[in-house]
Amino acid sequence: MISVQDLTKQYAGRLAVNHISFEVQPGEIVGFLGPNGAGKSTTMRVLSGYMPPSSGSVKINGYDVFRDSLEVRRSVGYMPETAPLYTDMKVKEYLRFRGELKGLKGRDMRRRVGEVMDMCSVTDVRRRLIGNLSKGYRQRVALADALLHQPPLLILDEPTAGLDPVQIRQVRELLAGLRPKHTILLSTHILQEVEQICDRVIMIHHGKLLANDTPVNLMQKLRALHQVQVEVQGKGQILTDFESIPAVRKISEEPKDGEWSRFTLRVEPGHDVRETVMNLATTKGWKIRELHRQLPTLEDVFVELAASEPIKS
Ligand SMILES: Nc1ncnc2c1ncn2[C@@H]1O[C@H](COP(=O)(O)OP(=O)(O)OP(=O)(O)O)[C@@H](O)[C@H]1O
Repeated sequence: MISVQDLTKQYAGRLAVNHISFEVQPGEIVGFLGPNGAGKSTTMRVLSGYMPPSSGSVKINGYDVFRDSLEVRRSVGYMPETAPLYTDMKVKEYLRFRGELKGLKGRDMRRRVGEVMDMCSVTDVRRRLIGNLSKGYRQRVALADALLHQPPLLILDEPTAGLDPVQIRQVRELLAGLRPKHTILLSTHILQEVEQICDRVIMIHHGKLLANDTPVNLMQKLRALHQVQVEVQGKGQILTDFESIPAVRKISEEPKDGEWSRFTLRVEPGHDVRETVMNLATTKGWKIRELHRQLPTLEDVFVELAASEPIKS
């Protein structure tokens, strides 16, 4: 559905997207992650046919974004980060106007406008001026617009930004419900979103591809980076004893809880020190009331990957 080969995009000599390549298969929901300024919006604009690439090739549904831009726009429902909504139009009026631009007519138009308003929960504000709507409603009008012509591919730039938790859940369920008829590429800062609905994660940083994998695989790769939390009571130099465990990379001691000392042990990749800690406690006569392995979140994964990437200005 999406094929990106060696894509670059420069703005006035500044490389915003730096030789990235990836594929998205039909029916996949792919999360596009990266810190602010990573190049997500730029990539999405190029993929939607709204901006030409500086070099490289992008094909959507077999169509080249540059040469076949009309076909690409027909295949793509694009929701930009800041949707250029006409603030002096009413919601339904706006969607009908957008529908006309997308070639909808008559009964089809009425049916589709009604459907997308329902799907995106904006029917109750259909007669209100867009300029008077909250950001959450505007986001959902923009999403309704992207869905209007039933495009096989949706490219959504932060579709849940500005929504409250209930609305976020609604949009997430809406997107999950579009599977498998639609392919979705969505950028987000909410890692939970990725873990819950995405089949795959593409991470970029400084315009470069950092990772392209399933959320589960990424977590597994980085599982090695877990830390162990211990709450222990006992005599002697507990900290020094923990430091003597070869696989322990770093220790932080947290404020004591009464008699109990609390430690977080950062462990060398691939090691699990929980048994060693238990054995140590038995030998030293300590009491342990908590010992658990904390797995990294996707955010940890991102921070770790980004840290290993040399940063160029
Ligand atoms: N129209 C533009 N002209 C010049 N530079 C731009 C333009 N748009 C974006 N940039 C720059 O390109 C880089 C990538 O920006 P982009 O908006 O694609 O990142 P992003 O990952 O979407 O960030 P955010 O999450 O903040 O939206 C940034 O350094 C940004 O300042």
